[in-house]
Amino acid sequence: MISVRNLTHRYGDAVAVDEVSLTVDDGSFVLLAGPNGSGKTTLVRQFNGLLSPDSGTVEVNGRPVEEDVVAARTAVGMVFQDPRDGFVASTVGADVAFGPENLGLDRAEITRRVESALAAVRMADRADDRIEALSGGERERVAIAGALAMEPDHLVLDEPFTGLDWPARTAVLDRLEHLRDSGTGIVVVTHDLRDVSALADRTVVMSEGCVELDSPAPSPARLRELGVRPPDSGRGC
Ligand SMILES: Nc1ncnc2c1ncn2[C@@H]1O[C@H](COP(=O)(O)OP(=O)(O)OP(=O)(O)O)[C@@H](O)[C@H]1O
Repeated sequence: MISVRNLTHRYGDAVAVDEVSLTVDDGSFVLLAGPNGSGKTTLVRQFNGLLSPDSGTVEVNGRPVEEDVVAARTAVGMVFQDPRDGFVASTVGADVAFGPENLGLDRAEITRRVESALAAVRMADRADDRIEALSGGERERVAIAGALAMEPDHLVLDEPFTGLDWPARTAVLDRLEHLRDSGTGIVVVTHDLRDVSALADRTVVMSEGCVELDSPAPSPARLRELGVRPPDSGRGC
């Protein structure tokens, strides 16, 4: 479980996250939405110690993140949009294998994880491709595969679908659903609730650094009020 209590984060004098409390249970799927600048990324970056709160606490599996950042980073996998600088190897397979290798797993387990993660992002036949030759969406898929291969207790994806084509998006959503069903806590930060909301146990909406809504089935009217496009609002063009 990820447990956030009264968390405040400031950049200089500006309050980006304001006294937020939130829990993400094992095996739950939380959508985190809200307008630009509402504090979503600042909040989720605290889940594995990428940012530290000015006040308040974050615990992962009952342990404060600041006590053991390595444990928090193993327990909470994160994928951010536009992962251009996040690659450590020159080929797809080597990059996805890097994390599991650092966990000290045996070769057969590493191979299993890499193959399974690449299949989940529809890149099973691309292990030998050079990352520098991939498109933006393909790089995003490799970043997602890298997080999946770690098999973390929780997975946080910040705008993961922006560059993904429909088959890749569907495949990733299928994997997320399967992971959720097998006990992984999932947080998806998104502006686009359309096909993700069917999987979500809760939708949390932030506004100006605060949690304004936390509901299993938010009404379209309330979502619109908070600046979030409801999932059933049609194509809008
Ligand atoms: N590194 C930074 N330095 C100063 N201010 C920052 C920094 N990062 C974010 N902010 C500010 O903090 C607030 C929250 O930003 P954050 O990125 O968490 O919002 P968000 O909800 O994830 O936005 P978006 O939907 O646009 O990604 C914004 O006002 C933003 O300008």
